[in-house]
Amino acid sequence: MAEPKKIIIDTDPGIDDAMAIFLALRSPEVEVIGLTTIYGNVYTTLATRNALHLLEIAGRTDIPVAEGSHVTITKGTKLRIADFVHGADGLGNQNFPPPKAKPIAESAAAFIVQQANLYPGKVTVVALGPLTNIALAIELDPAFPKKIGQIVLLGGAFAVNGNVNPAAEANIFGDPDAADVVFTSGADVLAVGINVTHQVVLTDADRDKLAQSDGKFARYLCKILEVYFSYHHDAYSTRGVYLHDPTALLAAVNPSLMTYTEGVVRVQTNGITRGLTLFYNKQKRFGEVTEWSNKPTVKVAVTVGCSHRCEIGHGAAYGLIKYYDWSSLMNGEIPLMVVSCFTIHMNQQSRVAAVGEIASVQFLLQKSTTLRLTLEQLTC
Ligand SMILES: O=c1[nH]cnc2c1ncn2[C@@H]1O[C@H](CO)[C@@H](O)[C@H]1O
Repeated sequence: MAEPKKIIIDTDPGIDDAMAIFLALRSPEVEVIGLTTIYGNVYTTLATRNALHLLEIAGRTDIPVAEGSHVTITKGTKLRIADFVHGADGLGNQNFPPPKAKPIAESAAAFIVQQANLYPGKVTVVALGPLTNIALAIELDPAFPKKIGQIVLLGGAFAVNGNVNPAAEANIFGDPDAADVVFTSGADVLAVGINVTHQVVLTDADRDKLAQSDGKFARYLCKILEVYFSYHHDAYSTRGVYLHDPTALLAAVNPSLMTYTEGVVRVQTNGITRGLTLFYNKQKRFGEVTEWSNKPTVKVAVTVGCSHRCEIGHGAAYGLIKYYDWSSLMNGEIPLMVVSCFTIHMNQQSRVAAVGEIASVQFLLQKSTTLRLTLEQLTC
């Protein structure tokens, strides 16, 4: 197997952050070389505490945690914190005991720059919160965009409504100025917006399956997921939750799981559409210079699944994909054609690297069947 991809997860844990972090720690394709923290779902101090706590739960206190910014890139202190989505403690109101470990001395931005210099072109930053730390890294070292391997970010609502308001998605809304810096930095940026993460749902039924597992992660996640489910039931009337952060993480693990388009993204930084991500597809040559002219392009995910080059079925099949039939979705239903929330390896070893460690062979067979069915649907 190829050398695992080095990733730094910039995170604001966060229930779906916890899932993404566990998923990363259970995926042999990636090596988590650090967590960096940011405000968003909780304030930064609590994000650091939760990051340390999650590593403790996973038995991975060897991984360093670097604390990130407490303010936006423009030094704004009026932050929008989504505790109504994740609970006051960010982890489903479980009031876990404080972690024993402490963050390292370096700031998140300094740590990210340092690692990019240590392994030029080899580090992927998976940014799961507002993009302040990444923009600060670019400020610290203008060569950073060319030294970082890739920035996979969860953010934006491309051609769909946001989740903060009709214009803006939460992570971009959290620091639109930082987001605009990152999108126009010239780094290899891959953005996964809620237009795609809303395709990936953990249903009530999936959670029931998770609850049957004795796995350490499964038991932990079932506890913290309660609050996240009730928020989604109330806010969206869905019988399940959106897996925003795990989906972005999977894009970093295996980009071939999604289909992308490429163009220039600018972010609206003020007014009623503050936080809006506007993608220019480069199809029209405008007669005048625009705010999108001569800016570097980025990759933007347009859907889970891909029509031709899908690696699913080559021995390692990645789950966590639920594929909506968009025509039925228009009727207000949520018809899930694909159900699999786990990274499933369909080789002889019957190994499951699962978010929730639902690792019985029986389950594996069941899921593989679903996945094969799904593949046909995805590739037709
Ligand atoms: O309705 C919401 N408001 C604010 N934040 C949200 C909402 N739903 C999910 N998230 C959080 O923001 C990111 C995706 O935009 C995810 O990290 C998710 O946990």
